[in-house]
Amino acid sequence: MPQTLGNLFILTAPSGAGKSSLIKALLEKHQCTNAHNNVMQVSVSHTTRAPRPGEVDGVHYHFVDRAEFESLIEQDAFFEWAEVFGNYYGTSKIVIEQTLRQGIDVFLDIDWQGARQVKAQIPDTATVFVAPPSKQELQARLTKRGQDSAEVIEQRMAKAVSEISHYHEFDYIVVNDDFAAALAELDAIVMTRRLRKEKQIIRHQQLFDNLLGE
Ligand SMILES: Nc1ncnc2c1ncn2[C@@H]1O[C@H](COP(=O)(O)OP(=O)(O)OP(=O)(O)O)[C@@H](O)[C@H]1O
Ligand SMILES: Nc1nc2c(ncn2[C@@H]2O[C@H](COP(=O)(O)O)[C@@H](O)[C@H]2O)c(=O)[nH]1
Repeated sequence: MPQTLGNLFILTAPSGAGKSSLIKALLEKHQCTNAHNNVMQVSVSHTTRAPRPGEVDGVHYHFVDRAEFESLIEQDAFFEWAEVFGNYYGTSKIVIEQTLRQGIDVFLDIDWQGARQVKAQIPDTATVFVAPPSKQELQARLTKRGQDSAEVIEQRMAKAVSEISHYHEFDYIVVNDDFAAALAELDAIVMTRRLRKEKQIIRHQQLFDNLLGE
């Protein structure tokens, strides 16, 4: 792999635990929300789920119908995909490859099935499981978010235990109780990963120059 490859990070959690809030806050902290400081990006997935109020096509998701999603599966366009809560969700292969090749770190907010598929393809991916402090708090967050019907919230709570049962498959666990503390832990994970690669390149630059030289 070229030395300029970006790092790939996955955040997985039961719905409502706070993974998208954490990724958004991390990008804001590192001022990566504009094109001028593009060292970290969140991947925009495709989904067949209906947009929530305020969600914008191409920003929060690429919203497609089932026929279009299935056609993209046929074309092998997805790096990973899964059916979650009765809808398809998937990560574009070409976008991830191009972004990583530009040296940009990429964050995937995906479920455990997708995390497993990505880890099998890129073992160096840093996978983070975000746990809620309790089931009661998880339900309270989904309700307070106010974007899903009571029926959808019930469905997501029913699936939460199954998602949580995969926690041990992940490299890191962050409990999102106090938001600032969870963000600091995630930041430490990300910075350690970035530093590790940069440090290795710097430390071994002379060796690689020699190995790759005429
Ligand atoms: N530490 C926290 N304390 C209190 N509320 C929080 C905390 N973290 C996130 N929230 C709130 O919980 C709600 C759910 O968060 P968020 O949408 O980020 O979850 P998610 O894991 O990305 O969910 P989904 O998988 O459904 O997209 C939001 O309203 C968010 O503001
Ligand atoms: N395997 C994948 N899972 C994904 C992807 N994009 C989102 N998700 C997961 O789906 C649920 C529900 O998301 P929501 O936006 O409807 O609340 C959540 O766990 C996401 O992490 C994807 O591309 N692949």
